[in-house]
Amino acid sequence: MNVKVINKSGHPLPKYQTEASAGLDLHANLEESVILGPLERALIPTGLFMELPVGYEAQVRPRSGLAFKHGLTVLNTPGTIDADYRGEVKVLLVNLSNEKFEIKNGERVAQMVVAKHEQISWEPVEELSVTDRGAGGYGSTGK
Ligand SMILES: O=c1ccn([C@H]2C[C@H](O)[C@@H](COP(=O)(O)OP(=O)(O)OP(=O)(O)O)O2)c(=O)[nH]1
Ligand SMILES: [Mg+2]
Repeated sequence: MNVKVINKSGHPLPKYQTEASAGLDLHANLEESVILGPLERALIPTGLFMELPVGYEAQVRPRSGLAFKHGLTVLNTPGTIDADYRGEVKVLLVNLSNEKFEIKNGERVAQMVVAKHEQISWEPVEELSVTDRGAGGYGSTGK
């Protein structure tokens, strides 16, 4: 599937790092490094503007390596990029470690997965169908 894109960053377009990867790694597009102290957050620009086909969204997700090694994650994960969004794709990073982390220009800070989605129409009713689960949740089936 083709996705229209304008790349205003100084970096290559995000790519799949292996043949069957789901996520395209997003590069930070920064004039200077951003330092995130413990529990600090920042909106990191990518320099990308895109036009997803209607019926698709893009999800911005953390990279597990950065999360594991440095406690760096995407605060609103999965971030949602709507098909009608024409602004710059940005990544909302947060440092959940107790050490500062330097985000450098060009670094692959997150990944983006493009996914199909539905739009629903509501059907207001008085009752819902009966199921075994009923209202059980939050551990109702035990460990
Ligand atoms: O991680 C993200 C999340 C969102 N966006 C952009 C694309 C998305 O289409 C738009 C709005 O995102 P969202 O609906 O999550 O934010 P909101 O707080 O509900 O803002 P709005 O009122 O503009 O919808 O912001 C990003 O670039 N990165
Ligand atoms: Mg919104």
